[in-house]
Amino acid sequence: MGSSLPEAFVTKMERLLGTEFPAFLASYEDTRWYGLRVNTLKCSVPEFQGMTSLKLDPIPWASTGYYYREEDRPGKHPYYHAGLYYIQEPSAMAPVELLDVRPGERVLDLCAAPGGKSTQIAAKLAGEGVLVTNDIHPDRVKALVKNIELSGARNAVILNERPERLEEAFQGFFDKILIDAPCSGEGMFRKEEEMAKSWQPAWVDRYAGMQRDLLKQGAAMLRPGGRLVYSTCTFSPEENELMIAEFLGAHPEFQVVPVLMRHGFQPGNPSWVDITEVSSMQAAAAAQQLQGAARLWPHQLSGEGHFVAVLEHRIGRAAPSKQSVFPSLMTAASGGKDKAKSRSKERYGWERGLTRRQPVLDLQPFYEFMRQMAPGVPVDSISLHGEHIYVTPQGLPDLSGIRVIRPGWYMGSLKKQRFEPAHALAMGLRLQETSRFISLSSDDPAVVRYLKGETLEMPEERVQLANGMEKKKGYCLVGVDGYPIGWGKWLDGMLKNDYPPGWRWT
Ligand SMILES: C[S@@+](CC[C@H](N)C(=O)[O-])C[C@H]1O[C@@H](n2cnc3c(N)ncnc32)[C@H](O)[C@@H]1O
Repeated sequence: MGSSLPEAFVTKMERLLGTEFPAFLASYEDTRWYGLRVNTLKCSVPEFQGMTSLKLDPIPWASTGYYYREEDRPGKHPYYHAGLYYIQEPSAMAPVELLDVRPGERVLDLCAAPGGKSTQIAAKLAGEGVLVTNDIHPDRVKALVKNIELSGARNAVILNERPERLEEAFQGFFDKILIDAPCSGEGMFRKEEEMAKSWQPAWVDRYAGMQRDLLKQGAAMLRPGGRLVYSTCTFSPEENELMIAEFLGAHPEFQVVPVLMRHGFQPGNPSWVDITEVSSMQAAAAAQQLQGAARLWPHQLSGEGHFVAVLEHRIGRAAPSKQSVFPSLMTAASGGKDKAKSRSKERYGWERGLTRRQPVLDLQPFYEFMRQMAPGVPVDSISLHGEHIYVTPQGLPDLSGIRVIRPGWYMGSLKKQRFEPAHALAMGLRLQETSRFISLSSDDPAVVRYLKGETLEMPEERVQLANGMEKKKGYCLVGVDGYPIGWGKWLDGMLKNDYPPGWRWT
């Protein structure tokens, strides 16, 4: 595809790369790389390797990442629908590896849709701490919601907000922040030829303006001593080295944490920062730190083009104050029947951020469902949005006025005194946690029929019971090789399908 690259782009790259340019250009004739990341929220890497027939080769810079062969089409396997892996371009796995997320941390993914890096962060948090994942575009947030739900993350809050509004709510709050910035996308031309066709030189300056704001806003939300990773999938120095030099000039309290240059990673290039363009002398001085940022070049490694800078705040570690999210809606105890009864008629207060009064709801059907179907799963921190019930992560600030799409793990909704479990609840559970389930084998044709939304004949002996459950009739968690794929309702030898229409196998 080298010949279909935009002329202005080719000229610019030739000027930047000099003697390396021919190798760079030749890489456009190579085939692209395909990667997937094992979702360790659901299964360990050895467990997955033991189950899959995919031919996998490790991606050297991603602990759970693997190259797969295009013809194997892992997106067309029931395990994909069970959320056992996420299909992700190999270079795109580097930023979260470098963010160094630890369980229990508070992490923000500021520009998150469709959620590749957010699901990677969720896996690294291993269910402890909180992931706040945001994207400004309402349509792209839909894909983010789907991917977070598929991943089974229980501790993610999904927002659709402008970063300047988040800045007010989350001053100094996060341990780690990822800014995977919107960019001119030059590194993706081999993967998405359409991007090459629509690219224009003016994009570089347009995106640079956005990136400048995002870095400033991200920095304000990081706690002292915290880490911020800035990444793009573009080559232009204006969006990469120059952006970081300017940021360091304006924020001397930050420094670049040098990335270990291995696996073909190359250092950032300070000489591409034209000191006549940066706004201050400090920025010109800071440019020297840019050798610590990493360039992933398609002619130097098996992946597409990326830039990653790891920035750390250098001043002490004061913990920000902790408050709860939606304090007016929090309920405290897990679902014992009596406690549930006494709470269930409570009138919930005015929920800030919503436009209508919270209706009086009897929560008992929800607590009863969880007590019977998933008795070991804590539901001690719930919030209500209308009839919708969520289990929320602890310790978030008040999110009044913020556009919250998911304040936590979506449990389901109350309709006419009945609880209807959400698909997100199914995907966040383990089959072993539930009291009534059907486990199908991945080579059973019933799996694809289930994923297509069909009602299935299902003999009674296929319904398995646990935790003292005696009734076979009712909601069942349906699994493939032991991993949930959704709900069904069993009655008299038939399994009524609850797989959501928008998720169906096509
Ligand atoms: C490179 S993509 C993110 C890819 C994502 N991190 C992943 O791994 O799947 C950049 C995203 O930034 C979003 N975006 C653009 N401007 C934004 C802004 N000002 N605040 C937050 N998100 C923004 C876009 O909608 C887009 O989804």
